[in-house]
Amino acid sequence: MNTFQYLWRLIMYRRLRYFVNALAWTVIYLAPIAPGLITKQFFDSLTGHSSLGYGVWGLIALLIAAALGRICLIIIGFITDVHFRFRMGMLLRRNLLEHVLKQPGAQAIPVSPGEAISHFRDDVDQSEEAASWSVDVFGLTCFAIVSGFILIRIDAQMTLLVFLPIVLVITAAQLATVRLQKYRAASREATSKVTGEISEMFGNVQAIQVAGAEKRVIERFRSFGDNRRKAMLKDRLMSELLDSVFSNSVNLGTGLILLLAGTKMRAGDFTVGDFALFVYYLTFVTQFITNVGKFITYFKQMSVSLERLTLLLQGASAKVLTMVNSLHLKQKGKGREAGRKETGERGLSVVEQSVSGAVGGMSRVEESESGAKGSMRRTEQPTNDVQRGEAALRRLDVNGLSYAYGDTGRGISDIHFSLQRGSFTVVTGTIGSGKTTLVRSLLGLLPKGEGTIAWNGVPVEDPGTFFTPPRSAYTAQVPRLYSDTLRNNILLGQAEQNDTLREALHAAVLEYDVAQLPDGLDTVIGPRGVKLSGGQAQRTAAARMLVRDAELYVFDDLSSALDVETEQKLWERMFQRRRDATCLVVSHRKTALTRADHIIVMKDGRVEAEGTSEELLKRSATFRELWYGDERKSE
Ligand SMILES: Nc1ncnc2c1ncn2[C@@H]1O[C@H](COP(=O)(O)OP(=O)(O)OP(=O)(O)O)[C@@H](O)[C@H]1O
Repeated sequence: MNTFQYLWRLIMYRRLRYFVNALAWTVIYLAPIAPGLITKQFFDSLTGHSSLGYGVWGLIALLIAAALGRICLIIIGFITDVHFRFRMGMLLRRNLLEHVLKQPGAQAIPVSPGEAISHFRDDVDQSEEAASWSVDVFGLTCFAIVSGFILIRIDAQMTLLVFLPIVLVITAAQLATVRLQKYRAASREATSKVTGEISEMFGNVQAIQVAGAEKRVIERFRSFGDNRRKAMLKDRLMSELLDSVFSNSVNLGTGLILLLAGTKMRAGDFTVGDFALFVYYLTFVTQFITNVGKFITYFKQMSVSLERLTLLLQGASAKVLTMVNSLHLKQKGKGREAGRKETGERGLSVVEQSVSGAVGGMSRVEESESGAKGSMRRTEQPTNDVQRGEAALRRLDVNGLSYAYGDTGRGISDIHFSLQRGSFTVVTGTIGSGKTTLVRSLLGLLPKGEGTIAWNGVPVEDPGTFFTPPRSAYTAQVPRLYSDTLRNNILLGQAEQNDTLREALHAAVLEYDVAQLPDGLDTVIGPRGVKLSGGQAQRTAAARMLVRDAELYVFDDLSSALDVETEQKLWERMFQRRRDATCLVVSHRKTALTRADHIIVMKDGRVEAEGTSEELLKRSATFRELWYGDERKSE
């Protein structure tokens, strides 16, 4: 999709609003024609040349009326413009966010969160700007044609002599906007680097302090800030320079009119009113050229924005950005409060999907393109088929699962295994052997690689949407916690039912910790859960998983921050609660390995050996190393 098509699709999204906006602004830009003509009559009436019989006060009244009329029109124009712009921006942000949330959890955005925020904010604003200015260009062109026609009828030679040099000066200045565009792109880039760095710093305060890297981090931040300052300065200087050329060209034009009009007036071919009309229209003609230039600049910047926004789509078509979608601006039927509540809940279910890396989504309800008419389309209904018993896990088969990271080429290759209902399977192996990649590929948290996955013998086409509660729940190696209460971190928008939360806390061995917290479950745990210990954070993530009943539980190295006794309790309680739970657990700890029905030993992205711990102790050197290594650690 090229920039023009992008602009066109944005306009077409709300074509009626665009048309009304264009109409409003065309009238606004044409409006000065009238005061120009009244001004001419006013000055002509002073010298006795006026053909209208309104008198001076009549003409002043007309001028005031024209000014008031224009003010009203401008207010209407701003209202139509804001409505149109808002919808365009919302559509872009909505579609972008929806696309990001649908991406495999582990690779949802290809840039840092700060940079992604900068794309969401600045590049969408830039796109809005270009679409909005296209309206002005149309209105101003209409004004230029009508005023040009009037002026040429008064004095064609004068019109050409005055306006041609101005057109040339401004066009030359416009060419310089290529440079401005370059500076603007550089300043945008520098700004997104600064935003990205801020989010990285805030996200890693602890790591920075532990490494004593405060000074180095600040220096790095300062260098980004310096780059941004330089880029912004160039951008600003160039913008101001061009603006001054544009505004001074009016003075230049007035001077030219004065020079030429003097001679013509002496000869009686040119009235004072004609002079006033030329000067009056001059400002608007200059504005026309300036604004056309601005639009061209915005259009070029829109290309840069389109490129940057497409980057976030990670290979998907840019058409995703302008896909027709409802913005849910109107609440039907219910009162305003009820509507707000409803939106809030829907918001939470989206958040939940976004962290489906951690817990998976609830049933996903999407409004179809005809959403405006209220038809709803369900894309995922895991609850129903599990409740009907059709999706109760009997057996999960993984065949030839492979995934390679684009940049390093590392990952996993040709993995085969099966999980039986109620089994406890442990994936173990050396550091970097591919354990996390294996579970992420299985759960669709990484883009689809090779191989097949079958749930009760039925192939799973889209693991990302399939492996969600109540089919499967997952705890990542590094739990993602939010600056909210412990309760909200566990429930993530799910309604609190009977004893489920209490049971999940007990199963995750978290009940004692909750009792110690100042506000219990209502304690706010700080950004990324910094107010919790590593073990508490991991058990919170486990409780989050256990509060959603699932057929398959996947734990990625849950036990790394737990002591042996707590881990033991956790497994015991989990099986007390759900005897038939099927578990896939990444671990190198004996507590998990001794409990395992089946162990998969990974090495260099492949399965090196598998079997029970007794078998593997005899057969696998890697396994022995892990086993005795763990023993040494616990001594
Ligand atoms: N996002 C990524 N991009 C590129 N390469 C990656 C990425 N994540 C992991 N890798 C590489 O893939 C290989 C497997 O990594 P993975 O995280 O699956 O190992 P692991 O066995 O879970 O390690 P650990 O025990 O440290 O958690 C490693 O060589 C790692 O360097």
